[in-house]
Amino acid sequence: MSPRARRGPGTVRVARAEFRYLNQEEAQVAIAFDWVAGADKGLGLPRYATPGAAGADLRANLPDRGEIVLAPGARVLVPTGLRIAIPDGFEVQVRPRSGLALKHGITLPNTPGTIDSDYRGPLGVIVMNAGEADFVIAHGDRIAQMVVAPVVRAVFREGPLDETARGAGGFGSTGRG
Ligand SMILES: O=c1ccn([C@H]2C[C@H](O)[C@@H](COP(=O)(O)OP(=O)(O)OP(=O)(O)O)O2)c(=O)[nH]1
Repeated sequence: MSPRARRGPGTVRVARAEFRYLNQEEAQVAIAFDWVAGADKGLGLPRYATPGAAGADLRANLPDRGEIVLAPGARVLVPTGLRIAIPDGFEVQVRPRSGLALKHGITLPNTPGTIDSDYRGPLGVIVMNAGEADFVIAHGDRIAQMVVAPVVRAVFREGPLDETARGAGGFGSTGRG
């Protein structure tokens, strides 16, 4: 049955991905979280800040409930206190927050960080200070955002490459402007 033909709540498999249908209009991917031992559960699960937000904010969940002072140029793995189970056929991308990037030069050196659907370890965020001043990450701060995305897996083969008009042209071959 196609997703559109479905009327009530339930689940349907589309290719390799399982969607949970809450109603006819709204399809959502169900993602399970669990807490790392000792994590502060009071910080809650990631949340979408607005109805149209693509990313849900991830918070620093620091074992000592303290803070991290990140010097200019330094980077650190910030724990979120979360473990995650992403359905087969999806990934989670961990991305910087634009406000922190603009105001403080805070970025993620591996952006977008890739969370694999079969990963069950602690979810961490690699935060880098590309600004000029120390940056303080306090327990509970929203340090990054996670975006759920579908994954297309390919079959790789060795074989002849088809011809194209572009051919080997690249790296600015079409000029500027
Ligand atoms: O920002 C990130 C990036 C990755 N991971 C976790 C989830 C991911 O599934 C796993 C492996 O990530 P990746 O494949 O990018 O790392 P790798 O350096 O290739 O290591 P591995 O050999 O373990 O795959 O690490 C995070 O918690 N945060």
